[in-house]
Amino acid sequence: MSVVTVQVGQCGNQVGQEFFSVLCNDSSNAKDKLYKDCSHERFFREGPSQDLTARAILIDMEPKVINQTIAKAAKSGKWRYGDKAHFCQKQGSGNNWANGFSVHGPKYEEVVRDLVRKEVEQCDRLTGIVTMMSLAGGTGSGMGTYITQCLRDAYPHTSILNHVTWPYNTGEVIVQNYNSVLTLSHLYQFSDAILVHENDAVHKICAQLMNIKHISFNDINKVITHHLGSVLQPVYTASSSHYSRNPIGEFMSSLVNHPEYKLLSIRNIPQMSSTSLAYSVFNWPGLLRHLRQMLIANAGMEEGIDWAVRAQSASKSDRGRPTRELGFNRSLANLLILRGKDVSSAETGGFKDPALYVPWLPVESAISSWSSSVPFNGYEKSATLVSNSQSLLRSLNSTVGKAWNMFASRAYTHQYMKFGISEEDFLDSFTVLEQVISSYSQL
Ligand SMILES: Nc1nc2c(ncn2[C@@H]2O[C@H](COP(=O)(O)OP(=O)(O)OP(=O)(O)O)[C@@H](O)[C@H]2O)c(=O)[nH]1
Repeated sequence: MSVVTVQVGQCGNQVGQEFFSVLCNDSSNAKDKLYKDCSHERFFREGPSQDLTARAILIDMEPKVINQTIAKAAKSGKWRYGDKAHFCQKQGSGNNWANGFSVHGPKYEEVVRDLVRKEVEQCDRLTGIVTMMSLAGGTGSGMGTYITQCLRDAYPHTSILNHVTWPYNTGEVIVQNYNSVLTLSHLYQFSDAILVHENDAVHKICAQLMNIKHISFNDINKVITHHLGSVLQPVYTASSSHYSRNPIGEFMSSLVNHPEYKLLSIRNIPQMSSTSLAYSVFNWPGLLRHLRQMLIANAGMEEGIDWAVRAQSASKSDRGRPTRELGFNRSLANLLILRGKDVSSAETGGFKDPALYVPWLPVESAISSWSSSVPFNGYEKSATLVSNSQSLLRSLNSTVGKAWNMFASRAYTHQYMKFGISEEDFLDSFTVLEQVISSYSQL
C-alpha cells in the first residue's frame, strides 16, 4: 500500500522535497515500530541497509530546482530521491499554462509516463498518486495538468489527489489568474480531489503563529508539509488493529461524495515555533473547540477567530441565499485526524453537529474521524481537519473575477493562442468554474 508522488515545476518540487523530509523525520523519531514501518512502506523504498528512497518523480522544464532538490535530499543523509527518477529540460514554461499543457506535456508524455510506471512497478500495491504543483507558473500548472490527464488515463482505478499551491493574491506572475483558472477547470475533470494551500494564508501562519520575521518559501513549505504529513502519515481509520491499507482511497471516500465538489482545504492546530512549543501544554477539549470554530468562521489559524459566527442549520428561508452572507462556512464533508497523547479521550461530538452540514446528506457520512496515539512531528497533541466546504469560495470567486476582467479585454490571450489555447477554451474553463462557484454557493 504505497503512494507515488509526482512533483512538477519549482513549487511542486520544493514542496515535495520538504514533504518527504517531514515524513522521514517524523517516522524516524516515532517510537512505534508499526507506525515507522507503515510510513516507510507508504512513501519510501527501503534498501538492503535500510536506506530510504522516496517513491517520487521529479519533473521540471529547467534543471536548477531539480538539482537543488535532489542535492538537499541527499544531504539530509536520511533519505534520497531515486537515481533516475527525474526529468528536466533546459528552459522553463515562461509562466505560460498553454506552453506547459499544449507543448511540453505532449512532447514529454512518454518519458513521464515511463518514469511513473517504473515507480509504480516498485510498489507492492499502489494506493494512490499525489501530484504537487503551483497554480500560477507554466510548468507546474500546465504540464502538471497534462500529466494528471495522462495519469487518469493510465491508472483509471487509482485515486489521484492533486495538491495545489494557490498564488499570493498580489502575485508575482501577471497571468497567474489565467493559469489558475485553466488548471482548476481541467483538474476538475481528471482529479479525484484538489487539496489547496493558499500562499497568503500560510504566510500569515508563519508570521503570526511561528513568529518568523523574514518569511521564505522554505518556511511556508514547512507549514504546508506539516499539514500534509499530519493527514497522510499512518493513522487508524476504522479499526484500531491495523493502520489504513488504503489511505488515499479512504481519504477520497470520506471527503468527496459528489463529483461537483472536489475542492478541499486543511486546518491544523496547534502550530507554533519550536521554542514556544517547549513551554506549551494543550488539552483536547481546547484544541477541538478552537478547530471547530476555525471551521465555522472559515479561519486558517487559531489566532483572531471570529467567535461570534455560529453554525446555522440550512432552513427554508436560507435556501438560495449563500451561507457566506451569514458569515458561516457550511461543509459537505469533514475529515478529522487526531494524533498524540490521550487521543482516545478526545470528545469529537462537536463535529457531528448537523448544523455544520448540508441537509441532503446524513451526518454520519459527512464526518469521519481518524486517530493515532503516536505524536506527530514533535507535537504531543495535534488535530487536523480536512474540509470539503465553502472555505475556498472567496478565493475562487476573486481569481475567476480577476481572470475574467483581463479576458474581457483579451489581455495576454495572444500568448496562449500561440500555443493552441483558443478563446473557446478559456470560455469553457470559465463556465466550469462558474458552475463550481454556483454549486458551493448553494450549499
Ligand atoms: N508555497 C510555495 N510556493 C511557491 C514555491 N515556489 C514557487 N511558488 C509559487 O508558485 C508560483 C509560480 O510557480 P512555479 O512553480 O515557480 O513555476 P513553474 O511551475 O516552475 O513554471 P515555469 O516557471 O513557468 O516553468 C507562484 O505563485 C509562487 O508564489 C515554493 O517553494 N513554495
